[in-house]
Amino acid sequence: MGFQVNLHRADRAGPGARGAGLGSCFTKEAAVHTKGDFNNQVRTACQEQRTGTVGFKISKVIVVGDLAVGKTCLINRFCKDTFDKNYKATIGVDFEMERFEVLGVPFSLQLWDTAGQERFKCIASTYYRGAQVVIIAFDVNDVASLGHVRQWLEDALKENDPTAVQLFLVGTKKDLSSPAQYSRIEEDAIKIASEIRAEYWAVSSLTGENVREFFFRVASVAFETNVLAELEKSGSRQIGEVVRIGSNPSNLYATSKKKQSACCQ
Ligand SMILES: Nc1nc2c(ncn2[C@@H]2O[C@H](COP(=O)(O)OP(=O)(O)OP(=O)(O)O)[C@@H](O)[C@H]2O)c(=O)[nH]1
Repeated sequence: MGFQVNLHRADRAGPGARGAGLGSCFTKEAAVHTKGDFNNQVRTACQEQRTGTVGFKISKVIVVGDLAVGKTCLINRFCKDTFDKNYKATIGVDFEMERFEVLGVPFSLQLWDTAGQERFKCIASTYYRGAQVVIIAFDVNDVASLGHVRQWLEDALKENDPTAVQLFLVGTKKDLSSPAQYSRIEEDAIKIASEIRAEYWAVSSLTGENVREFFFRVASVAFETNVLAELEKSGSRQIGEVVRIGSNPSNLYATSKKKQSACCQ
């Protein structure tokens, strides 16, 4: 699809603002990042090694949504490249750590898989706090799960600063949907994403469609936001310069390598 690879996903280490303008990126095509479009300040800061503590921090990402919508499978497809067709409810939470290298800077995401089942929700919700990114998953074949998105959002934001959280709405199990069925639910999903100012993605953990691209996007958005925050803190932002985080999705750039052997610089 022609995106350049400059963000590496490092080997896994173990088991493991809402952006000011986010919300306008609803299609996969619109979300593809190219190196040249990456925020200039961020690129320069990376080149000049002025990214402060970003390289040492771990960004927390929580994945929430109804039971059995495919949260665990989504994380496992990305982190382990596996897919289990048998359903095993998540009890409480689980997490995976993913290390990346973005424009030469190390960057880590901690991906928290949370329970969708009501009886385990109270345990899971105690782990929502401190999330930089909230991913709300719904099943594109289950309209009720899309209907519950706002409730999941509310629950996640109770524990976090709503102005600082980056939000993604992810439709899962796309492989089970016919194009006609999918386009019907997509329309509603895009509308909801727009209202809650989330980026919308549709994926299949069975086939792997869009899974990698999606997490690269998450990594790039989180990374860019952190570098900009670091620059702001250190006062290196030029006075009067307008910086829009993610309002133009093509300004963001992230790619990665799945495995060390697939490295392409
Ligand atoms: N066909 C298909 N099935 C999927 C996909 N993703 C998940 N599933 C199936 O859906 C069921 C539930 O998946 P999980 O990932 O365990 O769901 P979950 O959201 O983590 O569930 P809880 O832990 O209870 O919240 C399993 O049987 C999976 O095999 C997908 O992309 N395509």
